[in-house]
Amino acid sequence: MDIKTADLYDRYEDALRVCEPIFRDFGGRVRFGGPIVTVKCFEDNSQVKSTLAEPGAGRVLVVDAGGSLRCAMLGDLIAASAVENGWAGVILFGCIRDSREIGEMPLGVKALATNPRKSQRRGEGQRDIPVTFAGVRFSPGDHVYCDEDGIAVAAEPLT
Ligand SMILES: O=C([O-])CC(=O)C(=O)O
Repeated sequence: MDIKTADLYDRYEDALRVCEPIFRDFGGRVRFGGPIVTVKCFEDNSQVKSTLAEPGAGRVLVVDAGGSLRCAMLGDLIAASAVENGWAGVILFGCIRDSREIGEMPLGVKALATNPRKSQRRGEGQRDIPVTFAGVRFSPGDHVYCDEDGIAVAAEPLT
């Protein structure tokens, strides 16, 4: 994807929701985007792991992890499975770990911070529901656009 969010904003201001700038880039790809799939979970990454084990088909997984800074919801093994399965990226309202390895992967990863502590895996969490964080509502099937400047979300694909 080579669309700049600033250019998109100038063209489609009314159609775009723009996230508050609270994310850092951790993936080897900074410009990424696509249709979204959502997961809502808290300090339990079961749904993140199982979703990224499915075919991604260029989609972006949006994870509302409640903004927890206490543990990592994504590490190098799950990120590698996302790459292998064709996901374009992950937007995570929470933390990752194995940031050096993830930084070398052809995957977009925007998250809040890093934490070496892993999360629980008890099978908790919800999939395919609207989630809201960073001032933006993400609904399944929305399209997201990410680059060095931030994250923009639209109900339809934009060009
Ligand atoms: O397994 C986890 O919970 C997270 C992790 O470290 C990985 O994906 O490698």
